[in-house]
Amino acid sequence: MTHDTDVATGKSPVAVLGAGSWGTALASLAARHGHATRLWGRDADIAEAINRRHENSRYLPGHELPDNLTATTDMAEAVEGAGLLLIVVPSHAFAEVARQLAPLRPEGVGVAWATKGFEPGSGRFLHEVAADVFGDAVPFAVVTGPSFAKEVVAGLPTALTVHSDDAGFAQQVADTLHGPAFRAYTGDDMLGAELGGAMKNVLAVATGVADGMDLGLNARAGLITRGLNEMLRLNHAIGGKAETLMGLAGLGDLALTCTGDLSRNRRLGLALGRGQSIDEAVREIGQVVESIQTADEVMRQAERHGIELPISQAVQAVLHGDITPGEGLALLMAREQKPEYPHGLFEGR
Ligand SMILES: NC(=O)C1=CN([C@@H]2O[C@H](COP(=O)(O)OP(=O)(O)OC[C@H]3O[C@@H](n4cnc5c(N)ncnc54)[C@H](OP(=O)(O)O)[C@@H]3O)[C@@H](O)[C@H]2O)C=CC1
Ligand SMILES: O=C(CO)COP(=O)(O)O
Repeated sequence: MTHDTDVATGKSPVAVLGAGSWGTALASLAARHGHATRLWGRDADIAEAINRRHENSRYLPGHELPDNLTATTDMAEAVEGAGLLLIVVPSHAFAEVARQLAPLRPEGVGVAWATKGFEPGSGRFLHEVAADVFGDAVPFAVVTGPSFAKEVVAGLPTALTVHSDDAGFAQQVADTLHGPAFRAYTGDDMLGAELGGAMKNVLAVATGVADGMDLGLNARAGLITRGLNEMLRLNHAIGGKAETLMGLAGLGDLALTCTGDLSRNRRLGLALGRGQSIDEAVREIGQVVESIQTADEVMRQAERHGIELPISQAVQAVLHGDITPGEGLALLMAREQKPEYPHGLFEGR
């Protein structure tokens, strides 16, 4: 390996690619755990604010960042000597940033990402995009689970999970993030982990819409449970493990995002349910709202596997303006009556 190790701490530097709210929060976590951490972003003003004032004033205002976290707009500088590379840009920028990173990657160093979603347009899973860009021999890992950036940067207790085909690399990533206020678990199901992180964003829009329409707490709990069912069905079809979706990467993140008002996907749903336009809602949120593209890619996957996902489909139609939230509700309520599990818990259409 060609990465550096700090003689005093024995810890290697970490490079985080993506200086939005989640990239900054994860970089701050690694830095707090003793890793000299370099954050790459494309905005020079943000990099300067982090270096001079230890604050990402655009994405996480009011939170003081550690001194050993520095920022740069030069990706080569961020990556040089790093022992871990962590991509944290929105899914639409994942392939572009991975392609920029590939020629700069120090030899033998693995690539992890905390992006949630698919490659827009192709619907490819991000581990497929990564294998295409970096080659099959590079260790990959996905970092996912219920984790609002604002709570992590504030040091509030959080648990998430790191999935990889390479157990040693999953452990390295988990060790970097694990600390007094942060539990990092490991697993070996990248497929299920990526699916859970992507689908929960779409389902959070559904509960947001229902809450925005004041449909009550029964409706919210029904949507979360039947939403989990949609995740399990598609996961079974694509070959992910059911336990992944019953854990932090699935149920955990679904519960957080469907109920927590810090969620941007839930806030989009709330706005739509109250009659706001999608453009207005996205402008007010002012950050990435992954469900807008993910809904199409989830439905593309569902069609490919012949799986029915009524809630996700209704969200997609509302996001496209094909139906109103009220029409979406009417469609879901008018579906035929049937057994809760016609084909068992983890199967069926
Ligand atoms: N925020 C959270 O709590 C969590 C987020 N995530 C996931 O992390 C990912 C990133 O989200 P998050 O940080 O919250 O998003 P934000 O909206 O907070 O920030 C997005 C960041 O991505 C940068 N970016 C956008 N396009 C490009 C590009 N083409 N090249 C380089 N940088 C780009 C933006 O740069 P610029 O400012 O220049 O536009 C900005 O720094 C998403 O997939 C999200 O689902 C996962 C768990 C928690
Ligand atoms: O993924 C998240 C929490 O785990 C963040 O959710 P939002 O993107 O909806 O804000």
